[in-house]
Parts: sequence; structure tokens; C-alpha cells
Amino acid sequence: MNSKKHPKAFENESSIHTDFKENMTYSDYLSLDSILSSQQRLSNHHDEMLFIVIHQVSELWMKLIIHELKAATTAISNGELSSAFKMLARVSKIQSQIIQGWDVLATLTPSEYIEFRDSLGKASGFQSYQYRLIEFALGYKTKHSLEIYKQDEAIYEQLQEALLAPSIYDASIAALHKAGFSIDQDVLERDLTKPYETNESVKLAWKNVYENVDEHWELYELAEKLVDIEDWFQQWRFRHMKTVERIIGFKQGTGGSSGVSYLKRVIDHYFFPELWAIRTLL
Ligand code: HEM
Ligand SMILES: N[C@@H](CC(=O)c1ccccc1NC=O)C(=O)O
Repeated sequence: MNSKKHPKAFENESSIHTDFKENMTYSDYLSLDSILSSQQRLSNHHDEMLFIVIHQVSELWMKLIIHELKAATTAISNGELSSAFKMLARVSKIQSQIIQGWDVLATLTPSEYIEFRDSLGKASGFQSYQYRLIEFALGYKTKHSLEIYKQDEAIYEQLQEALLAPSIYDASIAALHKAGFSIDQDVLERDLTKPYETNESVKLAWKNVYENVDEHWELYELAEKLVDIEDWFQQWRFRHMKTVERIIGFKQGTGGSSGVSYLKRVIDHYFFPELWAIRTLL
């Protein structure tokens, strides 16, 4: 084996290859053997391939979103807002890409899906831990979501770590405070394992930012980047709900929920409630 340590290998992250082969190929680098042999259909149905690929593509994009959100949160905490903007702009573009995927999935008809739905058993998007990691990174900390991962230590630990970490909104509120805005102490010291709840002092601070854009240009830009992300997230939830309705109507979900009625309810949730509330006040 012609295996050497790559001079530029970054060793602090567990998923990094520290070895490279002299004659490394395109497939080696991208681990295509493993990626392209991971579309195992459980039925003989032609359309199950579409179903698997669309989920895998979404999960890959989610992986990148998590990577960007984590780094953006650190950058905001360090006062490096410009570098956070670059990453947040990328997150929005990825969200827009994932949403395009619904157009492809909507080519699946109810008659086609019903032919392989039973082979999915109780599996459901409910169990997408990367989706929960994104919700947590944005501040929607639902502790109860961890319960289904009790048997899976690695996933449980990742979620636990994300539950305890400040979200991008916590970091943004801390940035408001550092800029001199008065923020209630109980928000600054909030229990990070709980979902963020709307607060009057945060609302006033953001309102002030929007009313005095020239003085707070960076915070204003940060706010708009967060609104972009929430806007795209809601569009994902809406397209998911409508695509599910057109494919399974109001049948119960395989994950045990009421299905579309449940998906309609989650649309009511806000990640950054004050950033939306101030729109009415300005
Ligand atoms: C035919 C396609 C699809 C159908 C019929 C469908 C159906 C559902 C239903 C009924 C639920 C509620 C939970 C349950 O009881 O199962 C759900 C949740 C979920 N689905 Fe899908 N889904 C589809 C495609 C997708 C795709 C492509 C993704 C992308 C990863 C996805 C991700 C999720 C996520 C993350 C949840 C949890 C949402 C939450 O709890 O807020 N689904 N899905
Ligand atoms: N909850 C879906 C099943 C489903 O969509 C699904 C099943 C396995 C793996 C991913 C899925 N996608 C999202 O919920 C249903 O009730 O038909």
C-alpha cells in the first residue's frame, strides 16, 4: 500500500482521512464504492429507487448544513460576523436545492408509492437525526426527540451534545448584548436544553437594529440571514406536507403520527419569533 500521511490532513476531526494513496482515483476520494452501493431496494418496485435516492441526497445536504451552521455559530460567538454571513448564505442555497427535490418526488403517484410503502415498516422521517440536529442548531430543542435513539449511543451522544450547545440564535442574542442592547438575564442564561421562547427584550433589540440600520449594519445583515434560513425551512416543511398529502392523503404516518395533520401543525413553529414579530411593528 502506498499510503502516506497527507501534509494538509486536518487531524482534529474524526471523519478526516489522514492517509492518501499516491494513485488515488476520483472514486477513492469520494468513497463512491460505498455511496453507490447503498441503494438497497426492499421491494422490486421501480420507483423505490427514487424514494431512496431523494432521501439520501437530502441527508447529504443536511450534513453540509450542520457543518456550516456549527461553524457559523462559532464565528458569531467570536464576533466574526462577515465569515458567518458567507456560511449562512451557503446554508440558504442548500435549502433551496433540497426543496427542488420535492418536484422530483412529486412525480411519484399514490398508486406507485402504495406498492412499496408496506416494505418501509415503521421507518419514518421522524427518525432523521440530522433533521433534529438542524432544528437544535437553530434553537428548537425538543429533548423528547432523543428518546427514540436510546439504543444508538453514537447518535444519542451527538444529539445530547447539540442539545447542550448554544444555538445560532443564542449566539446572535449574545451578539446583540455585546453590542450594548439590554437583554434580560434569564434569556442570556437560559436553559439551553429547552426550546427557545419569545422574549420582549430581544424583540425590542431587533426592532432597534431595524430602525437604526446605519448604526447596526452587521446585526441587521445577521437578522436578515436568519430570516432567510427560517423562510426556507418553512418552505421545506410546506412542500413536505403538500407532497405527502398528494401521495398519501390523510393516511396515518408509518412513524405513528396522524400524518398530514401532524405536518400541518409543525408549520406553526417559529425558530426566531422576534424577527418575525417586529415586521408588524416597523
Ligand atoms: C413519499 C414521500 C414521503 C412521505 C409519504 C412522507 C411522510 C411523512 C409523514 C406522514 C411524516 C410524519 C411522521 C410519521 O408518522 O411518519 C413525516 C415526517 C418527516 N419526514 Fe417525511 N415523507 C416523505 C418524504 C420525505 C423526504 C424526502 C424527507 C427528506 C429527508 C422526509 C423527511 C421527514 C422528516 C424530517 C420528518 C419529521 C418532521 C417533524 O417531525 O417535524 N420525508 N413524513
Ligand atoms: N412516513 C412515511 C414513510 C416515509 O416517508 C419514510 C419511510 C422510510 C424512510 C423515510 C421516509 N420518509 C419520510 O418520512 C409514510 O407514512 O408513508
